[in-house]
Amino acid sequence: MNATPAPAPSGQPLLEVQHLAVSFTQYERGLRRRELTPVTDMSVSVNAGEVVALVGASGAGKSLLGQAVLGMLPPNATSSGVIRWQGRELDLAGRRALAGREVAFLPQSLSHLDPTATVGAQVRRSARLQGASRREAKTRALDALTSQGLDASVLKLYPHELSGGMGRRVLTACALMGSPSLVIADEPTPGLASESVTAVLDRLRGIAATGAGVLLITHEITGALTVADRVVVVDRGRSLEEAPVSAFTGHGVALTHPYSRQLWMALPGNGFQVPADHVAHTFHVMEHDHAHPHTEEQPC
Ligand SMILES: Nc1ncnc2c1ncn2[C@@H]1O[C@H](COP(=O)(O)OP(=O)(O)OP(=O)(O)O)[C@@H](O)[C@H]1O
Ligand code: NI
Repeated sequence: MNATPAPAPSGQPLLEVQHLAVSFTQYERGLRRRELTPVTDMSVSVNAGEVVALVGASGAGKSLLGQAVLGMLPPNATSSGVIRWQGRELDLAGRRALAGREVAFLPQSLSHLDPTATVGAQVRRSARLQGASRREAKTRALDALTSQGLDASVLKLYPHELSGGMGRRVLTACALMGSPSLVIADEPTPGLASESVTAVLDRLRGIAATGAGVLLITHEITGALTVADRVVVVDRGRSLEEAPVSAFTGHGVALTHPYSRQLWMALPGNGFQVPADHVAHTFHVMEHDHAHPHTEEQPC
């Protein structure tokens, strides 16, 4: 199942994130300034041809990492650390230029759909970002929707007219059209039936098999282990350990960080050995919305 990663053409990882930190400035009543730093030190790299899973509890800062890579952090956020694409360090403009072109982003939240534009307009916009002509964009939009099991009738619908499942399919259609070098999939399987989860994960594995890199952001460690080559465990804003999938076996003795072992042993198949500390209350599923600014320059 875990294909040997093909080396990147340049011999460099496709994506390298080193020591990322993300802070927010908030103003409380009386205009008191408060600084929050939910991401303090996260590092991850993805090579061509491999699936890397970024796993950790809700609120650990996984989505913020994905957003930072694509220059999509909220306006009140500041970040530090180094983000390299094929060995080249990227500034904010460089990160934004990746989105929807070389890097496909499958966002966690349906709020990434533009509420003011029809599905057709949004999927065509994604196709245009990838260089399709106006005419080609029409065909490619319909093809992408069809590949997600949707038909031409959704083209005229607005996001509020879609069910949750349809919305996810539209996001997937936008993200996975074209042939991106890297796919960042942020919780692509929430609330899906198990056969649909398998289909989505198989699709990501298939994308890696074509030579692209995949960063799978998830708290579903069991699913991640079925498709990933490597797993990066994060907790409260830090990456703690990078381990091959083979380390997640038995009692997890091959895992070096106690938290990774706790995550592994807390899975149902491993007897729910939930330790007394924070895993029990932090490792839960939480639906939330990530606010997201829409611009003409960004896909769905
Ligand atoms: N716009 C924001 N303003 C202030 N704090 C924020 C903002 N967005 C995120 N945060 C903080 O950053 C933390 C990490 O958020 P993030 O969405 O990256 O977590 P996550 O690991 O993706 O969690 P989940 O599994 O629930 O999606 C949140 O708990 C929240 O406290
Ligand atoms: Ni998230």
